[in-house]
Amino acid sequence: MTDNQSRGFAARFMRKPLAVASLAYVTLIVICVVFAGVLAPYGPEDQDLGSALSGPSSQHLLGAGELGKDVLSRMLYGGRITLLGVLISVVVFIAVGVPAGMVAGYKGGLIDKVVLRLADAAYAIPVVIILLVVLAIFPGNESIAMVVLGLLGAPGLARVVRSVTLGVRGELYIRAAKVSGLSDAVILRRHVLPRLAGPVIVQLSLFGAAAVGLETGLGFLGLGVNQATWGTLVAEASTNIGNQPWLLVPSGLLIASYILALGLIGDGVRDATAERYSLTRPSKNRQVANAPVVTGSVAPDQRSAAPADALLSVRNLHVAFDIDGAETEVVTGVGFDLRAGEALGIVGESGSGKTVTATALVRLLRGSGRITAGSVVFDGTDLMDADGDTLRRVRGGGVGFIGQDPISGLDPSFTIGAQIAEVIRTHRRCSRSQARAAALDLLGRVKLPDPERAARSYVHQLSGGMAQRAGIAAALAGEPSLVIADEPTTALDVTVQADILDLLRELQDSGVAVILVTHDWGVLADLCERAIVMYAGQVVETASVRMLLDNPGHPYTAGLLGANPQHAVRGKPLPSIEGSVPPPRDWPTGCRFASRCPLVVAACRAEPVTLEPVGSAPDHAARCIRQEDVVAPYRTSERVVTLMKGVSRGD
Ligand SMILES: Nc1ncnc2c1ncn2[C@@H]1O[C@H](COP(=O)(O)OP(=O)(O)OP(=O)(O)O)[C@@H](O)[C@H]1O
Repeated sequence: MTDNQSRGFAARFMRKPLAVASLAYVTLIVICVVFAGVLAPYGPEDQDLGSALSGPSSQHLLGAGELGKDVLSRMLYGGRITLLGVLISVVVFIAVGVPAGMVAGYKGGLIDKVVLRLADAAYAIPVVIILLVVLAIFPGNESIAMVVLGLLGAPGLARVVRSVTLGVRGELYIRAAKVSGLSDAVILRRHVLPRLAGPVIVQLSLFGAAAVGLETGLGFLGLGVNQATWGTLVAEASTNIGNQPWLLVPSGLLIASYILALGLIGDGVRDATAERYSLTRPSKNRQVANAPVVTGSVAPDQRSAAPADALLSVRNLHVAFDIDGAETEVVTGVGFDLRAGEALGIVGESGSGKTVTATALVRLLRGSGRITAGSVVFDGTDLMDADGDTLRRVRGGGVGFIGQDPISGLDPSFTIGAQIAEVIRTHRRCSRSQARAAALDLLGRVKLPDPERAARSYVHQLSGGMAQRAGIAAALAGEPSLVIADEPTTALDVTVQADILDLLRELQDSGVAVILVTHDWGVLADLCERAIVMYAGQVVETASVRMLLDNPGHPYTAGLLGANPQHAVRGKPLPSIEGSVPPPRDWPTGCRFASRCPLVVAACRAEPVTLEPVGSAPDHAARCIRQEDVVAPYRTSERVVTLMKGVSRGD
């Protein structure tokens, strides 16, 4: 489990008082049992014949049983044997059930069938009878009985683990991890195991409760070890119930409360886990995985018409800055379409033109930046021809922009509430009090814990995560139909990254289109249906995210996938694309990636390379004359690494 997830889970679990009290109770009992030698007033077999079968007294706080043996001391010492037996069965239960379920769910095929059949068979086996048979063969050997109990329970656990693994296996971030060249073992450990923690702990607590019941049952029947255990205490108390009914109270209460506490812990874990996933993973991954292939060209240039249902159509966008006194183009000929409710990723290394493209769309370029050619049609309005008023309306209402640095995106001299209310008033033409109420509502929607307080705060009084949420609230104040998020989680602690992405996902689910600028393939796979890959100011590839992961058509995309740092394997060097994006004035006439490309041939340098369809997919295009020779890095990770080191250059 990542830090983020584990901390979030612990916090949610701590909000369940019954489960927390139960955990404390179970832990206390274990501690008392472990330190029985120190805590118990008598030895487990010490006799005090004068107090035989007596109730609570100052000498024997919980009374004394046959031969005057102290009940409290025997409960403490007996707990060692009982809980050790339970521990043995639980260890076997997990050691067999978890790996079997993970492998079955992840690999499928024959292993899956075998595990499922074993699980069916295990359900049909009468556990108590098997344990009686085992104890008949190994009389008094409770450890073997508990191992068998663990083995009999394991297929049930494997079944639960298998179904969770099956669900996780279908998610796109697992595909992204695969394309990064991670081994199955690492994927299972890093990506699948954390998702299993909740269900496994629930199963564990239920099984632990059952094991306590069975262990004491064996002791009660006289089939366990020949020493004091919780079960033998109950048996002894039952025998003497006519003479001293009290004796059944301490041991009976202890066993019942212990089993109940384990059940309550399981409930708490289940609820805390369910909250986690209902909060953070509504259904986006499935949507992405099943997203229909977008029809029509997604590599439009100035010639192709925008689809009728496009919310945003960008054509042949060129942006230039004055660099060292010369007008220098830093973005050349970018084009794409975006429909309502779609999420488009823009990915590429630093300096490839992602931010310039994103800010140019809303004409928010910094410094000397200006758009030198192209059109950006948003909701029917060409923003290139728009006057100041129209632009203000679009920025205040139609398009929301979330920048990399949440702090610098908010004005330090106004409270958060005032800033958001101002946008709301401009956009909705409502009263101050209505705008203030709407701002509070918005701050609540972005899950700021205390909206009232956040509204009264200045940006420097908020943490990075809270400031980013406030920034998102500000971006949403105009009820935009398009949100442009430029690396919205870059400056944030990992603990808040997932929440911010969830917010974006929720927005998208409500029909808002999203453009997400990112370096992170995992985030891209999680949130976006389609992506454009940028290099040196150009779109070098565009496709559905799934297509990019499975079948990249540009060596740069393949290199980026291979070099994804998120899935670095400890002890192994991370494959990398040698060199860096050249500065704009050094861009060559031919392919701009040529100097770093492992597949480069003389023809690549001869003339500008155009975006051309890749294969038969209607939404896939790449700017590479050798696109057929590009392979997904995970299929040939060694080869890509080698190629990226320039060993097999073609010229
Ligand atoms: N204000 C500016 N003045 C001059 N050049 C600029 C300016 N802003 C960006 N550039 C240049 O434009 C190119 C593209 O920069 P951009 O910020 O869009 O890259 P990027 O892909 O967003 O990278 P990152 O997000 O990692 O910073 C770079 O070569 C950069 O140096």
